[in-house]
Amino acid sequence: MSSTVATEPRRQTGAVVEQVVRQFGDRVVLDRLDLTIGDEELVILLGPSGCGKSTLLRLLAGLDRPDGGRVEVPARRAIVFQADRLLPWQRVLRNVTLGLHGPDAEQRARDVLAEVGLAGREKAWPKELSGGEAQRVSLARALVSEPELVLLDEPFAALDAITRLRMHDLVRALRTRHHAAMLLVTHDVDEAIALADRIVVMSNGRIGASHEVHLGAADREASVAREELRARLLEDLGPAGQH
Ligand SMILES: Nc1ncnc2c1ncn2[C@@H]1O[C@H](COP(=O)(O)OP(=O)(O)OP(=O)(O)O)[C@@H](O)[C@H]1O
Repeated sequence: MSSTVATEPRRQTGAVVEQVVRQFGDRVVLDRLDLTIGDEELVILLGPSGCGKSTLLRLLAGLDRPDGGRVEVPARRAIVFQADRLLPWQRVLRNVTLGLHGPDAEQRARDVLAEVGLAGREKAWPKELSGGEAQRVSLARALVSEPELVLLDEPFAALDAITRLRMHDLVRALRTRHHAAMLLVTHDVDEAIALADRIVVMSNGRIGASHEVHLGAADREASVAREELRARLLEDLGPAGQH
């Protein structure tokens, strides 16, 4: 007799963007753009300034609507911006619990603050935090609602290099605990290689290139394959990306 194993149904994470058009006046920013983000995949979106990365993220977040095409996203999404956007008149804990419901909301916020390394800072005011700490709070706020898709718009661009590396470690750790798909926008090719399952490069309103990254942790730091991928990404980005 065969036996069956009951498993929890897996929630679908990721997103599908099909033939999406977004224009502002005469300027077509997204021009029939296609992008699929797989279940629990971490996709990095690279592209020169002004190519439409934030526009795409805003569509995925539901903050804006396309003029054409289809955007399919899971119900629970969270977005993290470059600037922390914390409410300055609320303490750290309250910034994370805002919008949460249920008797366990505060405990969940405390747990996720501990995960991002901020246990003990619950009562601090945003102005008392360093840039890195403030972005940790933003990450905690994004993750506390257990989103299926997390959108990150240059979240570490304003941080110094060492803090940025620590944030990369944190994102890697958070990924293994929270089963979400992630789309992270960056200008930084090295950040892309450090974090991505796949790197997509935007040009002329579309996804121009897509590179799966199959490098282990050590090879992401230093290897011939890493340097080859880096060179290809710089080529994909074109002259505007090579600075
Ligand atoms: N609400 C808007 N109204 C008019 N134009 C807009 C609007 N939002 C974006 N744009 C224009 O669309 C283009 C793409 O902007 P977007 O912010 O998406 O680029 P980006 O790739 O994120 O740039 P950066 O890397 O510099 O942040 C720009 O030319 C911008 O001026």
